[in-house]
Amino acid sequence: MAQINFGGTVENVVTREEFPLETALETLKNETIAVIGYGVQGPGQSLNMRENGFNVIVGQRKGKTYDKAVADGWVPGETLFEIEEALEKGTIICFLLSDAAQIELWPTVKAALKPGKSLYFSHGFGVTYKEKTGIVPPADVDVFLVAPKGSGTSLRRLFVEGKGLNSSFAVYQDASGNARNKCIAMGIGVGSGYLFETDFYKEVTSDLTGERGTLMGAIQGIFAAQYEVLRANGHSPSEAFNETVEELTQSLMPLVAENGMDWMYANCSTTAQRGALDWWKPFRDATKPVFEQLYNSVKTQEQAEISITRNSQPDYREKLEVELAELRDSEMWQAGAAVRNLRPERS
Ligand SMILES: NC(=O)C1=CN([C@@H]2O[C@H](COP(=O)(O)OP(=O)(O)OC[C@H]3O[C@@H](n4cnc5c(N)ncnc54)[C@H](O)[C@@H]3O)[C@@H](O)[C@H]2O)C=CC1
Ligand SMILES: CC(=O)[C@](C)(O)C(=O)O
Ligand SMILES: [Mg+2]
Ligand SMILES: [Mg+2]
Repeated sequence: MAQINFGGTVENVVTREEFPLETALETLKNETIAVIGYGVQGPGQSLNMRENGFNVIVGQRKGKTYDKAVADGWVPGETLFEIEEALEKGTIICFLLSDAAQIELWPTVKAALKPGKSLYFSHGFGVTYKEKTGIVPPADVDVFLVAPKGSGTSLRRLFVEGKGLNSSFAVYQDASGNARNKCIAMGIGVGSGYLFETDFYKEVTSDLTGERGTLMGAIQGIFAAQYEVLRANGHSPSEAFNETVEELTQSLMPLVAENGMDWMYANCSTTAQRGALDWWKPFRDATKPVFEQLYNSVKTQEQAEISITRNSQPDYREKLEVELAELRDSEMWQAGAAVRNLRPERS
């Protein structure tokens, strides 16, 4: 395992150089990998593994998503099955239903987990919150996770482009004595660029914080706040949207991704640099208490509780659609749709 210095802290990282695809294929050559669920992670992981040469099948209940799997080349009765049949055939069970749905299906999955099989997650949720989920794996199976740090859509896109999203990995239970190798092999198989080590608790805690925070929740909140102030002061929607979102996603974030924040700053005007250097700390100080509140709410399992109860409601999908429509129909994101349509590559 490579020892990499991350800003002063040395951590274990697995790269594709030290654990090449051939090693991964050799490690899992006798396994049938059953991907249960074909939502967002299911397609990304199963298609990447299939193209990497692994023995993969998909288990998905009938309906629109099953049809999508057929359209993606999974063959009913050969590589695509009802969930129960895939659970029967699989030796590594990839539990890729939504975290709330995993609770409902757990008794079925548990019944199929014969000694020697492996249980694979892409989140520490089910096992960490076992008092709430009831997910307690039998002692004679390996249990591990590979959590791609990004949407399954990006996992797939980057793989197709010959790149790789990075993932964390963790072993929860090593019954076979080989769980760690299997876990890393899966991580390479699903198309990870590299893998960094964690445990189930840390994975779920950081993940829930990140998606509620800077990755999704906080970013929308900050966008909305700035957009509203610009609009209240007479700026047009196009100006407000461009100065709040479009410039960030199209111009500045790609520079941050390429070479860091300081480099992005260095490529902006001295006027911008002066202002950004003066203002980042007040923004940090204003939002830090909210992040502390958020982390605490994750730590006390309040966020897990909310997620389970809300996601388990029968009308959850309809309610979700209403909330997403509220974002979509807001002036800011309507302006965004118009701005996106004006991008030269779209016209
Ligand atoms: N969405 C993402 O890109 C990411 C997800 N993860 C984790 O990966 C796992 C899978 O998440 P997603 O791909 O987002 O799930 P999803 O919500 O997109 O997929 C759900 C799948 O489960 C099926 N399903 C839902 N309820 C069911 C039920 N009661 N019985 C049988 N099937 C049912 C659906 O048909 C669908 O195929 C979760 O643990 C999640 O936290 C991790 C990283 C990113
Ligand atoms: C894409 C990802 O990693 C998230 C945001 O944590 C998730 O979809 O749960
Ligand atoms: Mg995540
Ligand atoms: Mg997440």
